[in-house]
Amino acid sequence: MKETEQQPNNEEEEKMQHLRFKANELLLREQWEQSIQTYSQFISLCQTRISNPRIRPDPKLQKSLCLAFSNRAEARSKTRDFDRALKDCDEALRIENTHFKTLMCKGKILLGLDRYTTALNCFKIADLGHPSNADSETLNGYLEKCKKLESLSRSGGFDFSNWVSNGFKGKFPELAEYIGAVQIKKSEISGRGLIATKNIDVGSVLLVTKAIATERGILPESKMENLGENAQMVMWKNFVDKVVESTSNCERTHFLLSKLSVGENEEGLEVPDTSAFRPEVEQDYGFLNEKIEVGVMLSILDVNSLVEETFSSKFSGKNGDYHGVGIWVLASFINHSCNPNAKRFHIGDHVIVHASRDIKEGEEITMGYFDVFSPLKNRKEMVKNWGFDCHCKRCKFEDGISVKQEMGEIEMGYERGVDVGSMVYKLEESMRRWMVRGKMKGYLRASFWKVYSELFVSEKLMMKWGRKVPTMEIVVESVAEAVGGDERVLRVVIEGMKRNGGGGVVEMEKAMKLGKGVYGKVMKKQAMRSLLSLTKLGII
Ligand SMILES: C[S@@+](CC[C@H](N)C(=O)[O-])C[C@H]1O[C@@H](n2cnc3c(N)ncnc32)[C@H](O)[C@@H]1O
Repeated sequence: MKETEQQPNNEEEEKMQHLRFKANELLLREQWEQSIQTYSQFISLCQTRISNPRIRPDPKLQKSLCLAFSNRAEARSKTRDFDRALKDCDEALRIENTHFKTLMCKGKILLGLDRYTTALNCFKIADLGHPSNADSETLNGYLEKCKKLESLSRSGGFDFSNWVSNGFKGKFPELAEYIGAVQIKKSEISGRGLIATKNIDVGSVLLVTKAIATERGILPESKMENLGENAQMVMWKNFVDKVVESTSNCERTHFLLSKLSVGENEEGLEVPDTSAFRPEVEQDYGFLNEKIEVGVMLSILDVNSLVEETFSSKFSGKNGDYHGVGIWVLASFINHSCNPNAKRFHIGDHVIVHASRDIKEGEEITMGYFDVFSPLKNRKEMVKNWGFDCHCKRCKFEDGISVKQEMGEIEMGYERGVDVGSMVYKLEESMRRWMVRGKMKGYLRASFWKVYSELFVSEKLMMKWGRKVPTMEIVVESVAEAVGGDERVLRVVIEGMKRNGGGGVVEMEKAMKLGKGVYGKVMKKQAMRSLLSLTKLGII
């Protein structure tokens, strides 16, 4: 031994041993926070010892340090502190670059963060040198899952057929984050929006995004002692807490959330690079030290959170009292329009947005933030609740026409519930006189869809008015072209087919196309048929 070399003293040795045992025990008992603290103490002592040039390098100590980083990574991942967990994994791998346990831990964290390619690399390296006692079935499972999700996130080739054909029972279909032919750009409606980068067919998936946070629960309708309101407040508070936790634990989430609108002065907002929303893209978020202020955070959530619609909760077999709220960053760039071209539905924590009608390159992707199958007056009230004035084409057109006397009479009739046949007739006649053409007809028919649908499903009324008004097929086509697919329109079509003994091939093809607009073309024909029959039965 060199003269200058020191021997570690026994007291220090014992302290380190003790910390290591204690940390391991806490980890086994799933006391994550305490085990993180204890590993940190052990790591700090280890590092001091290793960095002391007067102590002989000890390979055993290096091994213990590697394991401590690895275990602390595991504990941190359990507390959802993914950034720091990944840093710990990297520290461990710096000491031993094929450390199996660390590679597995890192791979699982990356997979959870939807970084499939990097996760796959970890599992591949783990596979190369896995110890003989390792659980190779689990490892193979992860390898397969990463490969599948990576391919889905590249191709967008989602297929929910089996799940749909099984009546939405069993495990949710596997979903990967996906960005289709869309890009964030300046919007003509307001601020930034998502714009189509090529022509898109009805039903094509535009994006699949996992929520930053969601909160779900039962919200009773009861007005008694404000039960419903209180439950709503509790749900919102839990949701906000979850978002705050996610943003403080993850620099990326914090960065992405900070790009969202607070609903004011949108014209001056920066247009972020769409690729920043791809989980795989690595960025340096170090410069972003400033925390989002609480007030700003609340406004961001107010403006951008989405409520899971009833259709999705039925998908999950839940009843009408069941509600969910969440925030999906990329979907937050989609502006509202009363003539939307996209629809969303939720599966688990993912939102899937698809084209509800054909979309042209350069067209803005829009969704209905609320029910757009209602007259201008009702939509204006709903948009007021959202805190903005709607700048969409349909509102501009209907605003212009609302001054006509007949329009006022039709609206009054709608509110009073007068004979639906005469209302449809009056509207169609007025449109003819005003020379309303193309999509504009679809806009007005969608506004008064309720009366059109009542007329089309009533055999008695159709006997009286059938010859004086356009056919159901003509109306449906114009509505779907103008406002996109909708379950209610589909239901009327299916009712019609049922009355005609099931409809022919052409009718079925048309219903399938409408179905694609409503549910997306992520299903094989057979699964779409089962969906149509569930729609027919009013189950969804
Ligand atoms: C979820 S954000 C949509 C993206 C937003 N335009 C941006 O730049 O981040 C919702 C906000 O966009 C604006 N917005 C959305 N649809 C609109 C519309 N049809 N007319 C006017 N403003 C709209 C409103 O300010 C609304 O609060």
